[in-house]
Amino acid sequence: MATARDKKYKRILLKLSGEQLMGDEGFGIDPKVLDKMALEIGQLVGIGVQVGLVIGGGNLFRGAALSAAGLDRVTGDHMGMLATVMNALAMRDALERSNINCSVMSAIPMSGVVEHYDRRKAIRLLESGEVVIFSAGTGNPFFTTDSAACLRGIEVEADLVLKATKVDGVYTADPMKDPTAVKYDRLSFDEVLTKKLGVMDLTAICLCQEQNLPLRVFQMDKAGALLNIMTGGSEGTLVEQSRPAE
Ligand SMILES: Nc1ncnc2c1ncn2[C@@H]1O[C@H](COP(=O)(O)OP(=O)(O)O)[C@@H](O)[C@H]1O
Ligand SMILES: O=c1ccn([C@@H]2O[C@H](COP(=O)(O)OP(=O)(O)O)[C@@H](O)[C@H]2O)c(=O)[nH]1
Repeated sequence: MATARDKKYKRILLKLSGEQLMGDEGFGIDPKVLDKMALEIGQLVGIGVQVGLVIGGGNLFRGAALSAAGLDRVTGDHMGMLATVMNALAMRDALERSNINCSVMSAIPMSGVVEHYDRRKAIRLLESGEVVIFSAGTGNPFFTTDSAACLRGIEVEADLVLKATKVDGVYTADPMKDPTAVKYDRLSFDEVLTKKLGVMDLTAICLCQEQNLPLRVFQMDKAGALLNIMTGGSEGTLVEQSRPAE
């Protein structure tokens, strides 16, 4: 069993997509999925890893999709950001039911519901062992929660950003569309940008590159994958400043 001595990272920022919360349903939140995630996150807390969380809102609303359906884009993005707050509340509930201390902060002030994002307070909470969920993305339209995850990861001085996704890493092409796509174990930020590998938006990649914050893309569905990464396992794909010679 992994112990605190085995952990390779002190503080991480984990990005979960909203779609992951809906399980097999087409929309909304599946409490069973939340409980499974809480269990995985609890394992990290158990070995003393400080966990910041950013959750997307794609299971409820996405600004671009609302805009394509005729809504004003900025209004749609505001709805998308509010959706991330709902997901954050549901995740806090699941974590607390598993006896994991958790706070939710929002980039958009929402007095009486969640506290406003405060970087110094977030760091203090992380240091005390609480999971901190950063909701409402960056607080600005035209951004994504992938960018919010990298931004908050940089701000709270995380050692690693983890993007949990449906596929088990970064491939030469979208593996959902191209069955011949080949998975990378490691990549440099430059390679992701020049090859336009679409697993994460480019703003997010640029932020991590500029601030030299490594990023790992992995499959959340795989039980134990998160804990394995924390103890040095090579799940998914690691993206960092330069790829060592193979
Ligand atoms: N080169 C690539 N490598 C891996 N995944 C890719 C790539 N290009 C596109 N994708 C797609 O990007 C998706 C991840 O992006 P995102 O929209 O954030 O989805 P998710 O909801 O899984 O987080 C993957 O599920 C995959 O289908
Ligand atoms: O900083 C941000 C983060 C998110 N969003 C909006 O919130 C939606 C949900 O976030 P995202 O699409 O990143 O969620 P995910 O795909 O990870 O579930 C986005 O589509 C945007 O409309 C935004 O406007 N600014």
